[in-house]
This record gives sequence, C-alpha cells and structure tokens, in this order.
Amino acid sequence: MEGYLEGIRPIRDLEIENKRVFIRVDFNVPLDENGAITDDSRIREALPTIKHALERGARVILASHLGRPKPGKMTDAELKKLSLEPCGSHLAGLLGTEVMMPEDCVGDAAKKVVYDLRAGQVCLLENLRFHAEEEKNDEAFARELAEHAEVYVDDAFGAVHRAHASVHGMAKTFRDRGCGFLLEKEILALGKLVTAPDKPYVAVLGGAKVSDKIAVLEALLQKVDALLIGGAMANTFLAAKGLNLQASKIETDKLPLARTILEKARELKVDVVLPTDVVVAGSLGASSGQVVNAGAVPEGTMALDIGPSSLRDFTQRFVKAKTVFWNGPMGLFEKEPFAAGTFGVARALAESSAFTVVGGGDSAAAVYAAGDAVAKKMGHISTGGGASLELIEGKKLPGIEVLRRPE
Ligand SMILES: Nc1ncnc2c1ncn2[C@@H]1O[C@H](COP(=O)(O)OP(=O)(O)O)[C@@H](O)[C@H]1O
Ligand SMILES: O=C(OP(=O)(O)O)[C@H](O)COP(=O)(O)O
Ligand SMILES: [Mg+2]
Repeated sequence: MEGYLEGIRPIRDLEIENKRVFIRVDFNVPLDENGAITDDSRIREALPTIKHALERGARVILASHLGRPKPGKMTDAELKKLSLEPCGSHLAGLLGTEVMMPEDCVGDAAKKVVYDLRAGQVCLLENLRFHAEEEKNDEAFARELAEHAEVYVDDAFGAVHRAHASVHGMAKTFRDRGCGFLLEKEILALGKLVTAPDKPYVAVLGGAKVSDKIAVLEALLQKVDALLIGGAMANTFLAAKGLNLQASKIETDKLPLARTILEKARELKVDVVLPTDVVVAGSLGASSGQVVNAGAVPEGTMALDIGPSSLRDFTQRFVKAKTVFWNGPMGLFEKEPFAAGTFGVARALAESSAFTVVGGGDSAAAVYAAGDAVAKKMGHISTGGGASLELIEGKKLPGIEVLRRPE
C-alpha cells in the first residue's frame, strides 16, 4: 500500500516556514440538538499536522465542510447551525492558542484574516459548503481558495472521495502540495484491507448515506465472504426483498440496485445477512422502541435499530472472521432506545480475534462512545466512512490522486 503514497509529498518534506499553508481538514463532526460537538476525534486526529505546521513557523489556514448545507434552500438560522465556529473554539482549546475565524471562506473578510496571519498563527475559514460552488468543484471558486496560500496540504481523509473544489480543484493549482499525517496514516492502515485481507473477510454496512454508499457494495462483493447489513441501509434491502418497512427511511430509487446486489451476491456465493428483527418507533424522538419481526413493521412506525436476534446473527459471523470492516451505525444510536444494535456490534468486534477496521465519522463516534476498552481493541478506527469504503473497494480517489506529482 506504500505504493499508494507514491508521488505524494508528506508535509514533513514540504518547505513551509513562514509560508501561507492551506490545510484541508475534515472537521465534519457529529453535533447534538444544541449544536454541541459530541465526538471531537476528527479534530484531534488533525492536530499532529496542524501542530507540525505551526511549530515550523507556517501561517496556517484551515478549511473544512460541516454537514450538508444547501445554500439558497435553507434559512439563515438553519445555515448558522452548520457554522464551524464551535470547531474553531474547540480547536483553540486543544491547541492553547487563538484560532482566527473569518465569517466566510472567501472574499474580503477571509483575505484580511489570511494576509494578517503571522508565522505560527492559525485561522479556520467558515464552512466551505456555504458556497454551492464547493461541491460543484467550480474552477473560479477553487482559484479564490487557492489565492489564500502558497502551499496546499490535504489532511481531510474523510473527504478524499469527493471531487470538490477544496479537495480537488484547488489542489491541482499548487506546485507545492502534499498530504498531512492523518491522510498518510489512514492510507497505510487501510492498506491491509486493499491488498491481502485474511479470510474469512466480513463487511458490516449500515448508516444513513445509503445512496452514496450502496454502489460500493457491488464492488465489495468481489472481496468479502459475507456482507452484514444494518441501519438505514438495511431498510432499502429489506424493501427490495418485498417487505413493507412502513415509515422507515428507504431510498426507493435504489431498490433495483439493491436487487442487483442481492442477485450478484448469490452468484458469487457471498452471504448477505439482513436483520430478521428491528426496533421500531413512531418518530425519531420516541422515548422507547419496540422489537418486531422485520416482516411485521407496524403501520406508521419506522425501523430505527436492528433487533436482538439480528445482533446475535451478526455476532456469530465475527467468531470465525479473520478480518472485519465496519462502516455505518446499525441504527439511530445517538438516541438511547436505538443504540443497542450499534453498541452490541462494537462490543462484539472488540471481543473478536479478527483484525477489525471501523470507518466513518459517526461509526467512530459510536465506538468511542462504547468506551475506551472497546475502542482500544479495534485494529484501526478510520475518520472516513465513504472514503474508507471507496478506498478498500480499490477505487482511485480524487483527493488522493490530485496530490501526486511526477518527479
Ligand atoms: N435505521 C436508521 N434510521 C435512521 N437513521 C439511521 C438508521 N441507522 C443509522 N442511522 C443514522 O446514520 C447516521 C450515520 O450514517 P453515515 O454518515 O452513513 O455513517 P458514518 O459516518 O459512520 O460513515 C447516524 O447519524 C445514525 O443515526
Ligand atoms: O462525514 C463524512 O463521511 P462519513 O459520514 O461517510 O464518515 C465526510 O465528512 C464526508 O461528508 P459528505 O458525505 O457529506 O461528503
Ligand atoms: Mg457520517
């Protein structure tokens, strides 16, 4: 997997002293209803790169997205909830230094802060996705971002599968570009799953980003011996098999793809294990749930966790496994009544002798929330869900490829 880093200069080899250094980070952290950060691991994981740059006298410009704001379609109050301000304040506490925060990522306010930075000072630009151009990989927007700096460093592993302006478009305009310590660490750690995972190799998929991640499953079937599906991802598969999931979150336009994947799995003799029971409730805010058969979801309710029988089925698969990759919580684990499936999988993986990799902003948060003892037993906890999935599928990721320089 070291070959995967070929042609990519690590930050330690870049000339950064007194230079304006743009570091793309992934501070897309989970927030609670009050906007408080519930898991700061993505911020902590970026610290080695940030500290390295500051200690070497760089003028550091940090940038990230947070959530999925829809500029023009959301109210100002809704957008404000996705401000990076809490991340900047939290980072200031972790670094023990001031973090300047301009109110936008481009324009005069940002330029003023950026050009006033002294060596060893840091600023955090406001949410990149407050501009629709970010996700469109818009060239003019990428140029505006690039004007901030002389050196470009990507340490946002969780976002390298996105061909967005701050990850892709702007990066190519820099001669001096490279990767941060987190990106390097992730690629090396996930490498084992790309090259020669010990078999049996089991993948556990869940979470909410179904339309993003379902396409990856087709390629993953070529690599794994069993695919266990929980979370909202399972709803689409159960519906594809003809079950009525009632008010559950389902991606109806992905039903044909789910059927294709089930068909292909049969041909390849890959076991697809779906929940046989689920925990249902009438709303996301319900104070309790009810365990029902996956084929008997009551009208007006939605599946918000896998049930105890499903957890047992999943756990059994970990006993014989030599390698397990897990992305996506098994349910709405942020709410106590729907957390048992996710924490159950985390605990079972901690007990298993398999080499375990857990990836995803929310999955990692769940593993840390399950406790230190559980988190310490994982082989690797990746900051990226979609990114790690696409990497282990064997895909070339735009945010990584763009960093390569011949010579
Ligand atoms: N059955 C479900 N219904 C609603 N939301 C779910 C369900 N299962 C999981 N989720 C939600 O999925 C989210 C995480 O999904 P995702 O971002 O795809 O995972 P990760 O960040 O680990 O890659 C969590 O916030 C969780 O509450
Ligand atoms: O949280 C992220 O991915 P993940 O939920 O798959 O771990 C990344 O920050 C990417 O976010 P995006 O899926 O909105 O592009
Ligand atoms: Mg997530």
